[in-house]
Amino acid sequence: MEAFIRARDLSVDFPIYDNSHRSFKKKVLNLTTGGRIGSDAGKHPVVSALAELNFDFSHGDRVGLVGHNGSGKTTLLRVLSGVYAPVRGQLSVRGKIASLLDVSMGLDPDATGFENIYLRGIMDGLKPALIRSKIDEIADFTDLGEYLNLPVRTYSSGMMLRLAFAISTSVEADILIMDEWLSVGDAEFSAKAAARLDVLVGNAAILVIASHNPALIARICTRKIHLEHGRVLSDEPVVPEVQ
Ligand SMILES: Nc1ncnc2c1ncn2[C@@H]1O[C@H](COP(=O)(O)OP(=O)(O)OP(=O)(O)O)[C@@H](O)[C@H]1O
Repeated sequence: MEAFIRARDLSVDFPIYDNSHRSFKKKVLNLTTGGRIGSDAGKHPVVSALAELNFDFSHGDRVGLVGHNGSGKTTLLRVLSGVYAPVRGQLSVRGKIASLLDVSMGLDPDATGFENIYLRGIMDGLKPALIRSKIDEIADFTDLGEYLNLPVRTYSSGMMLRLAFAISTSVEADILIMDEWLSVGDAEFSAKAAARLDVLVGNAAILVIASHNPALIARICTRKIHLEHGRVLSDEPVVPEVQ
């Protein structure tokens, strides 16, 4: 099965229900950041976060999304992850998607580390036997030892991120969605985490990552899409750097 993502005239608007919308529109019209401001049929201001995007991502594509603040990168990643539905246009996806947009989301603070690993597996639709087979690997990776038997609310923020990262990166996915390169933990853990991410990215058929870091895009991407005010400004191959 070849993974793909196909968008046709894909658009996302955010209506803004605000009494002071007239002055609001005037103030934001001249900004260089953000999506374009228009208005809907009821004359409410609407931010056009993504406007009529057309693209095809296919097996092997490593797509870097770049663009100014508010150009639509995160909105596009959320649409691809299924968090937002397009307001107009079509999105077709073939392949299992793993989204690393908010790795801590869904952790239950009152459940132990082990229970959270199990719960996330259930939420991801994995069979209990498969989850059990993954638990040891995930637990080992976190280096949290006995803490995994304690409720997550007793963890430091770094410990919580270790657990969330280890769980979220234990998936097998055809399509990987990321907002910037995930960096978690102290120096030692973050080196381990980078190596784990490299493997995950290497195994994914398609990667879509938004980043403000040109060196990262040059290192891991094969294609760069530049968004501006929710539209595609350019879509070009990334030429590998000569060492
Ligand atoms: N939930 C929301 N409600 C209203 N407007 C939104 C919402 N989310 C995003 N927007 C608007 O949509 C536009 C695109 O935002 P988005 O977060 O996709 O940009 P971005 O390219 O990821 O920016 P950054 O580089 O700052 O992360 C912006 O104008 C933003 O104000």
